[in-house]
Amino acid sequence: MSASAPSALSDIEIQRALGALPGWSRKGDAICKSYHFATFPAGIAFLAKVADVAERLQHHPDIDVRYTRVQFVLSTHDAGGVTQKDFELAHQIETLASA
Ligand SMILES: C[C@H](O)[C@H](O)[C@H]1CNC2=NC(N)=NC(=O)C2=N1
Repeated sequence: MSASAPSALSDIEIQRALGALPGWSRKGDAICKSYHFATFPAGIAFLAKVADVAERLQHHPDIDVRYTRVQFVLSTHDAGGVTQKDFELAHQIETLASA
């Protein structure tokens, strides 16, 4: 674990924070959401915007693309679980999705 890594949140803290993120759910040591798009290029354009945000935050999602479905799985590898950084990124992804 690097010195700057935030500590993993508890189950209760994760559940509470998920309450503010419709469509996001817990998946083991991560949180995730799938977004659906009308076309494959639309999904790729969205994930490129997410990549920019991730690079700015220096916090990077696992991304799974299946045609028009793009799934983001967020966890903090350094902390071995879900941290505030994952929720920060999830909120930014939601902001992009609603833009
Ligand atoms: C030094 C740098 O900030 C770290 O290696 C970052 C990079 N991006 C990361 N992304 C994610 N999802 N988890 C991490 O622990 C992580 N660590």
